[in-house]
Amino acid sequence: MATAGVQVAGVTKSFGDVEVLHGVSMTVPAGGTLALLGPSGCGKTTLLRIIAGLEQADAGTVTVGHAVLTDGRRMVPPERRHVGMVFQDWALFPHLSVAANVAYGLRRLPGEEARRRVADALAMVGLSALADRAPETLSGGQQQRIALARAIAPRPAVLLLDEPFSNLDAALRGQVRTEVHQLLTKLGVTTMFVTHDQEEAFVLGDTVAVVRDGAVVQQAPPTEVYARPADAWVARFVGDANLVPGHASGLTASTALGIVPLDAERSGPVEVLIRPESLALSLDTDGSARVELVEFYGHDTVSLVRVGDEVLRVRTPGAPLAHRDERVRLTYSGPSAAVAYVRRPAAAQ
Ligand SMILES: Nc1ncnc2c1ncn2[C@@H]1O[C@H](COP(=O)(O)OP(=O)(O)OP(=O)(O)O)[C@@H](O)[C@H]1O
Repeated sequence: MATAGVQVAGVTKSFGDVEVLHGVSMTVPAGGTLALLGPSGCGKTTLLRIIAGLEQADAGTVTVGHAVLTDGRRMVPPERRHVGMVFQDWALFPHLSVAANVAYGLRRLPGEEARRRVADALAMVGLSALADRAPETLSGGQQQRIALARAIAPRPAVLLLDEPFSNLDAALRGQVRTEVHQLLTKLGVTTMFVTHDQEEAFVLGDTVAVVRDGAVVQQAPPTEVYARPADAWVARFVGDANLVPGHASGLTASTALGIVPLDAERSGPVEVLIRPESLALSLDTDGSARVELVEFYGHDTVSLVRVGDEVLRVRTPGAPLAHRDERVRLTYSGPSAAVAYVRRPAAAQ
């Protein structure tokens, strides 16, 4: 089947008395890759399982292409959805060979066609030479590729991946992520994947849906989520964020760093989002800021710098520009206008 877009509209789901999804809506265009990003327990896996047909929604609809898979009345069974799923633990059958695992979803096809599909899927993930092996004799990265091959062999309209890299150790993750990225690009199949890792969401997703407590708080391309997070919580969740208190008046805010330009008119107390790489640091014996801690990462350095009552994270390329206790000058260095969030009195937060 040709790949197709996915539309989720107003999906709610409770387990017992607890509502874990509160009217979730999102759209993935045909061929797009959407990352469902959120902290543990926010309902990401439940949503994926509803799309796969493994869980019934209480309300709302799931549409793939023109086919309504779930609504108030009907629920198309998983095997008739044209949806491929890769589970968090890969769920491979240990007693079956690699090829037999991949053939599992093709039982209704004639033998010759099924064999051809298995060969195609294994070639696609680069495992043709290992077709007769048992999965447990292969590495974690290879096992993940078997699970992917099994999901793509029936040529699904949509691919769903649940925390695709969580079973791999840190050393393998980056490499396997790049391999999967290349594969998804080659396949061009609509993909939705669940992750709690911001980096994973940004690298693989052409759109990111940030989920918090069973609701989508923002759906946008990664660059937009990073530059213009919907609120201060999202700002912190998707990267290092300084939320600098200030007082806004129109298109500027006065802060401990001086006047910062704002991207929208505000008035009164605000928190101005300033990413660590948006601050410039220079040695200045008369500077009002002081370095409290230096962390050197090789490609860049993060310094904790005290300015008045605030301690800000500052990221500068390469080796440290200043050492602990040195006085420095800190200036806002862009983007041309910063995002600011209205600061509510503590009691209202
Ligand atoms: N079958 C179930 N019965 C009861 N509660 C459930 C069931 N499945 C999930 N939950 C609860 O629903 C909430 C959302 O779980 P879900 O697995 O969807 O979250 P998640 O964002 O994918 O988290 P994680 O990354 O930890 O898997 C959690 O509080 C979880 O305990």
